[in-house]
Order: sequence, then C-alpha cells, then structure tokens
Amino acid sequence: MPLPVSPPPGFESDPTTAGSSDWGAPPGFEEHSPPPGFDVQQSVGKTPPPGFEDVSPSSFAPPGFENPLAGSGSHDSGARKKGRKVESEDLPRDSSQISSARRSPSGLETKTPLSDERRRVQLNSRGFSSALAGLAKARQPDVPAPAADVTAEVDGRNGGEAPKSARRKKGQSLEPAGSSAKPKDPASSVSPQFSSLSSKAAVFSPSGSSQPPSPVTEHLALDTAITDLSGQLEICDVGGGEVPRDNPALPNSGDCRASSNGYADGRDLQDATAASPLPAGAVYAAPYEPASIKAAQREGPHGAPHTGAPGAPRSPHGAQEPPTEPHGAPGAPTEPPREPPQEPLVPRRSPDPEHHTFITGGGERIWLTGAPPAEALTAALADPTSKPPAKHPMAPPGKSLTEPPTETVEAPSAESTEAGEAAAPARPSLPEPTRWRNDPGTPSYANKLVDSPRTPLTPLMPGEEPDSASVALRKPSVYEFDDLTEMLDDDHCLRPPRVAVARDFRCRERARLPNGQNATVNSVEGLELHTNILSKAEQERLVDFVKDLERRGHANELRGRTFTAPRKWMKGKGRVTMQFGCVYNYATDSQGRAPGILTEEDTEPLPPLLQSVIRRLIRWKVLPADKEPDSAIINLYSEDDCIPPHIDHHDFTRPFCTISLLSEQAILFGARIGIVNPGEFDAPFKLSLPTGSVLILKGNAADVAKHCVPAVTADRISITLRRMQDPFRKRMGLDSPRTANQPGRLPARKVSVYEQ
Ligand SMILES: O=C(O)CCC(=O)C(=O)O
Ligand SMILES: [Fe+2]
Repeated sequence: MPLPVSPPPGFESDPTTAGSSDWGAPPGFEEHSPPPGFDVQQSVGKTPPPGFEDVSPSSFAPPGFENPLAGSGSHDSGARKKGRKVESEDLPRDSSQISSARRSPSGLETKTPLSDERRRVQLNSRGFSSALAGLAKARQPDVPAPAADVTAEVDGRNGGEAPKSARRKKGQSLEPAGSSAKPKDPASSVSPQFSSLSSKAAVFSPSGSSQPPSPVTEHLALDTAITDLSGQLEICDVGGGEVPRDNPALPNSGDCRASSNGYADGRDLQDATAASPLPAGAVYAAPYEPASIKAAQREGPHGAPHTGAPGAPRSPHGAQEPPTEPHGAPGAPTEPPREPPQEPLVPRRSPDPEHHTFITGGGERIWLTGAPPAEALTAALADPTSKPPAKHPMAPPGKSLTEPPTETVEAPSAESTEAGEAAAPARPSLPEPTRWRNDPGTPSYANKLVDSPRTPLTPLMPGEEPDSASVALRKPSVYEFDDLTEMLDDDHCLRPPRVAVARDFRCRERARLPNGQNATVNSVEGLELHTNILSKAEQERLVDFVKDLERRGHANELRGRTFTAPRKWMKGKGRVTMQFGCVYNYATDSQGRAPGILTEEDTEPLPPLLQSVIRRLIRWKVLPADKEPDSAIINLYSEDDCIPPHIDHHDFTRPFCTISLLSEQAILFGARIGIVNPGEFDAPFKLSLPTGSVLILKGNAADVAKHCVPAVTADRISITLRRMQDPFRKRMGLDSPRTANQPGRLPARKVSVYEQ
C-alpha cells in the first residue's frame, strides 16, 4: 500500500507547484510510493542501524566510469565526515570483477572467449561473411586470441580459409585473431555450426539437427551467434520453439532478449522458414532492416514492387500496403518467386556523420560504422573474383535468398562516398496519402509516415474534420525534427563502438527489502549505465525538440496535464516537467486520489520522436522489447534544481530508464538518503551521468534504493521512459502484452502535436 509522503525540509509550503499535489512538492516526489512492504524513511541524522554498512559510492565505478565528482561533492565528504568506511572487499580487484562483460578499449562490450567447438563457424556468402569476419576482428581488438576458427566458406566450399577478398588487402586480415588454428572436430555433439549465412540471414544449427532442441544447444547456438555477431544480427527464432527470451539459463540472455527487430514485421523469418521450418535447435537470425529500407526494397530500384511480377504495376497503396504473403495465403493468387534486384553496392551517407550505410544489390544491406570494418567490407564486396554464395538451404524451390550483387563496386573513399550519396536510391515516391486526422496537407511528412508503417496514424473518419488549432501547431515541428527521426530510425544495426556499458555497481547496505525483510544487500544491483547511446548531433537535436516542447508548454499549447512549471520562489525549487503517455500523481491530491497513474487525466501521447529513441534502445538491447516504454517524463532542470529521493512508482514496470542531456550531473542512490538541505542529499552511492547516456534501473537499484539528483550545477534535461503495468495500459486502450515473435508497435492513441 503506497504511503503518503511528506515534503522535504524547505519544500513544505510551496503552494504553486504544478500538478494536484496538496503539498506542492517539486516534481519528482510523484514517485515516492514504495514497493509493497517497503517503508519510506528519511535517514537524516539517524544513526545507521546495527549492521548498516555504507560504502563510498564513486569508488565502485568501473574503469572509464570513474566519477569525476568523486571526493569533491558534498555527499561524499558528508559520508566521510560521518566516518563511513569503504569496504575494501567490495572494491573490484580486477576488471573481471567489474563485469562479466569486458569492455574493449574501443568501448565495446566483449565476452569471454568461447571454447574451440563453439567458435567454429563457417561463413557463407561473400560480402556478408567478409563483413562479419572483419567486424569480428574490429570489434574484439583486445580479446585474447581465441583458439577459434572462423573459416569462410565461399561458394559452398569449406576451404577453411578466408574469402579471397579478405586476403586481398595488404596488411588487413579479415580473420579474427587465432583464426589460423585448425578447427576442432566439426561434428562435436553440441557444437553449433554456422551452417549457412545468406545475404538475408544466418542459420545456426546444432550439429545433428535431428536432435531435439535442448537448453544446451539453444544456449550454444545463441551464444555463438551473439558473441561472434552481436549487434549485426537479430536473433529471430529458434527451431522447435520461440526464442528463449529472458531465459535465465542463458548467460547472455540480456543480449538476446529482444528476439527480433523490435518493430520489424518478421517477414525475414517468414521468407526463410515458411516453406522449410527451422531444424530443431537451429537459430535463425537476420540483419536488422529499418522499415524505410524495407519499404524501398519493396518498391524496388525502379519503383516496381519486389513482391509482384517484374514490372508489375505499383500497388495503389504503395509501400503503405503490407507486403503480400511470400508463399500465398490460402485463396491468394500464387506469386512468382521474388527475385532480388541486381544493383551495385550503393554507399549512402547516413544523416548522422558518424555512421555509414552500405546498401548492396540483391536486398543485401550491411550497416557499418568506423573505418576498419567498412574498408574490409568494401574490399570484400569490390572483389570481382569472388563467386556467388551457395543458395540458402532454407530457400524454397525456385526462390533464391542469396543473390549476390553482380556488378563490381568501387571501394568508397571519402569522395566516392559523396558520389555514392548522390547515386543513392531516392526514397520511393509514394502516392498521396488519404487525408489523415489533423493532416494539414503536408505530403512529404505524410509520405514518411506511410513509409514507416509503425508510426501510428488514424485516418479521418467520413465527415470528420481535422482539429484546426492543432493543425496550426503541428506543421513546423514535424519538419524541424524529421532529420532526427531519420538519424534515430535509420541507424545501423550495430551498436556503434562509441557505446559502452557499465554494470555491477556495488553499494552494500542494510536495507528493507520489498518482501519486508531486512538484509544487507547490494542496493544498486540492477543498475546499468549505457554511455554514448546518442551521438552529439542526436543529442543536440533532441535538446532542440525538448525546448520546442517546453516553449509550447509555456504557451499553453500542450494538452491536459502534460506540462508543469513550478513558479520559482526559492533557489532550487522544483523543475519543469512534461509527461507523455500518462499522468501520475506524486502524492495524494486534493481530490483524494492516491499516488500513481491517473488514467482519467488527459496528456499528450508519447511523441513519435521518443518512440524512435525507444526503438533504438530496443534494437541496441539497452531495453528488452517486452518492456517497451509507453510513457515519458521529461525533466528540465535549471541550475540548482533537483529531484528529491524517491522510488519510481510501481504502476510502472521494471526496467525503466533515464536519458541524460545537456550537462553531466550526478545521481545518488541509497536505501537511506538523507536530506541535508534543499537540493543537498546524503547518499551512499553516487554516479555521474554523462550526456547521451542511458541509465537503466531494475532490481534493487529500482526497488530497494531510492534515487535523487542533487542541485544541478548547470541546465540539464532528463527523459525518463517507463512502461505502465498492464492494467493501466488496458485502461488507456493500449495493446495487450506482445509475444516474442510479434514485436509490437506503439499503438495509435489520440493524435497530438507530434504525431503529425
Ligand atoms: O533526472 C534524472 O536523471 C532522474 C529522473 C527521475 O528519477 C525520474 O524521472 O523518476
Ligand atoms: Fe526516478
């Protein structure tokens, strides 16, 4: 039962704070409700109970995450003044204690090298295999050479050697370290074989595929797939069953929880497996395909849909229409086999200058970042001596899934990339959409929406008129932030090397657990910091977007309870907040409504731009797909603003996350956090949140420890993304929970400013 919370000292009498709080606490007290059985206590001036152990927070940040504020902040010094000791046994002694996943100098997460059997991988398909091998090397520069064999099979022959293209470039091996070692017995009973890799997909089969799937084979196959290819392929299916999402038996299940593209339509899986189901235990993975590329592919290079006969007239609905069933639904006309187009590799400049995209003919798409793998890929694809790869064994008769590009392509230099950009296929021209609700007649954005079928839209009902007031508001921002939507949605499938993850933070303290028991625990277990999720360019545009929203909020243009801006009557008092998707009470209000989500209150829905951010988080495995957030609170802190200690309300699921923008500030955690002064807190654990980072809260970090942001030293924006518990989603008319292979789309709700 949530307890009412009292305001912190100095905040009791603010009559002006937004929302319906009856004591006017600054925003942030809205989530003080503890988990069942958890009681909220302020620990100011209290002696820690026996057994209470406190530790210096910043000491536990892993290398690269050292808290720049360590030792300098009032909180640390406060802790020291109080004589709290650092427990040396809690300090990580070496990097392996920091995280099971080690980080390379490039910031990439790398995993313990696999055993020989598990590393035996045969790569098929010219360009993709080369790219993968190149990437495997580039992505694991500091991994001790595994006794592994990554052998490239070109044209169906397992020569145990890299493709010629891979050896072509002087001084640049495409083989991962250790690849010269002889393979171990390929028929090892549990050894997964990377039995085929088409331009569309990879299939990892356990040897002896007649065996029923077992957790072991699934584990090995997934682990191999993920370890060698993580980020490049989305694990879509496991023969004989669904992808074991959240399977605790999988040590790396955190990496494969998002079982498919998060929002892709699952057609790759259908294409490859409809006629020929996956052998039991085999794992099917497909490269990530942004919807816009899919749409372009469906349209074909010359505007003809791929799904129809060559030259067939375009569907009257263009790419808006879902692609037809590959093998014909009952009663549907049988389609001729889909032949991929024969077109050359087209380097395309991504909207984000840090990313480069290469789109090849035959529907093959390889998304890369960084120079070494891109070079390797280009060299591989430019190699005219390479032969076409073997036909995908899963392909039904007469249907090829592995057509290679037939034309030789130039290795893109800086110049050729520019040229390629000019030659890149234009976004397919699409038919004029029907009139959408609130659509002011903006064909280009409307086309984009049509191009991305996941964006929710509600057609106008006959006789319905658009809401002209909102029409007037909507047009500019739609155009202004289109570029950011593209950056976010049309990124590559890889987490770029700039992204790093820190886990295994430690803060041992005596705490009251959600089950009501007291115990000494790591109160920040479950905390994760993913840095550089947003590039500088993306951060800047996102800040512009938030500021635009803030301007609209001040101008009273945002609906219902979206916007709250407390009048500043004292230093550090409150902060501006904007709530999307739902509104919640942070305290029992004057109408007697308890803290938590207020389903009857009106607010703006989640802006599509934030949905794009969410899709990236899911694509990059920062958040699990089945915890896709459906609501957001944006906090705008001015200098000296803070958020007091709280636990996010349990009307929201775990994990949830917070994105940091504009300035790097500290967040504090602790089962007990003392309030020293307004904006000054005393907590046992401190972490600095770099801009562009995403902090994940789950486990004890979400439910045992409270968190707070002390008075910030400069303007800061945070975006907290959370998912409502199912009963609230239902009440709000949102989808029921999704299944592993049916990644959901954020449902259409009331149309709002940022949906047009
Ligand atoms: O601003 C932050 O980083 C934290 C925000 C927060 O705790 C919340 O929105 O619940
Ligand atoms: Fe919070």
